[in-house]
Amino acid sequence: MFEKTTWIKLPRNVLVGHGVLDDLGEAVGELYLTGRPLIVTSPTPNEIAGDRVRAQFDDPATAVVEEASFEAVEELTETAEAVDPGYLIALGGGKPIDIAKMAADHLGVGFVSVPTVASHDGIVSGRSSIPEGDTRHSVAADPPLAVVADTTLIAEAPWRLTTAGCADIISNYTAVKDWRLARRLRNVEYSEYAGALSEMTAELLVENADMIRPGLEESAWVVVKALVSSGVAMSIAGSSRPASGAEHLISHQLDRTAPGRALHGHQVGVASIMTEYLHSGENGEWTAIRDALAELDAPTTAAELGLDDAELIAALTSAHEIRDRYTILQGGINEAAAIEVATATGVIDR
Ligand SMILES: NC(=O)C1=CN([C@@H]2O[C@H](COP(=O)(O)OP(=O)(O)OC[C@H]3O[C@@H](n4cnc5c(N)ncnc54)[C@H](OP(=O)(O)O)[C@@H]3O)[C@@H](O)[C@H]2O)C=CC1
Ligand SMILES: O=C(CO)COP(=O)(O)O
Ligand SMILES: [Zn+2]
Repeated sequence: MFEKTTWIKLPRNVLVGHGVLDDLGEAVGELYLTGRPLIVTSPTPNEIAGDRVRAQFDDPATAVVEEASFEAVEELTETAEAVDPGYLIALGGGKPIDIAKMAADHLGVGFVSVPTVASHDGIVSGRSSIPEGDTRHSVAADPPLAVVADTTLIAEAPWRLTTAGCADIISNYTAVKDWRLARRLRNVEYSEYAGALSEMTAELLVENADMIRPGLEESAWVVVKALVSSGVAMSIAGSSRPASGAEHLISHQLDRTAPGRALHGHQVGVASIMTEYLHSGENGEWTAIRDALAELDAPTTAAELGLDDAELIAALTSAHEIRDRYTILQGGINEAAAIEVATATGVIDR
């Protein structure tokens, strides 16, 4: 008997483009939400775009968050209980968006994502990634009801945040390889649609890497569309599998052992060069990944991530411990093998 079911949750309105921040009120109006909005933001986006957002709503409330943590989610939930919002509007980067996403889930209200940077695919997905003690939780939550991404604003954001978003997308390539491996060896549920969409998104970005340049609104457009596409792939899969494999385990481990050194996207990009080498050997696609990252001004070495060789090798050899997700690193690789892959790919220089 066939008993399989799937429930794909997607945003209803996705508005990307020139000056669309001023269409936020209209995009939200089409969702037929009731009550006042609580705008969840962080200091810089609040300063850059807070007033433009507030001007479009009746009686908006604002909460400014400083860090992404479970405590911040709890605090926001308490603030929201006092404000009694009909919905949340997350304005900013991954920090306010992740927190609003989780708080909206706790409060049983919807949220709208208004990214001001294109730093990673969490800005459009139905998952929050929150560190806690020795681990990092990838928490399932509903995706945004709408995404409004103003490419004028995003093109003006620091270039390194955009290159991090690009690298996060490029890493989908190895994430899908890990997912397929897990299907073959552990019979893990796999979605052909989600896998193909994620892989195609990464390939398109690699092919167009030479067109993505600082300050260009067209570049912000290409990157945001790719981030939306990656978020949709995760929604179809019902997990972050299409966009998070062994390269993400390495990055999550670095967040624990060498916090604050580099951006999420940059870490997963460098890690992806190495996990592609582990998947396919010296003649695999690792050079294409490395060259695309370099073309985008994204780091390709441990030193460019602000890490010394020992820190990188320690993260490589222990990444498999961080989460129960079958990848090419299952069981762990030993120090000699880690040094070999990092050296062969030029990530460390020995
Ligand atoms: N859900 C998911 O799948 C994922 C979630 N994450 C999470 O996302 C967070 C990291 O994301 P990230 O976007 O880098 O974090 P932030 O939200 O901290 O944004 C990065 C920086 O950009 C600043 N900023 C935001 N918008 C602009 C702008 N338009 N112009 C200039 N500066 C701007 C912020 O300033 P300020 O702080 O002053 O406001 C901050 O310093 C982490 O909490 C991480 O755990 C990471 C990966 C995946
Ligand atoms: O960063 C992500 C996808 O790019 C989310 O992945 P995690 O599920 O590993 O937190
Ligand atoms: Zn990521």
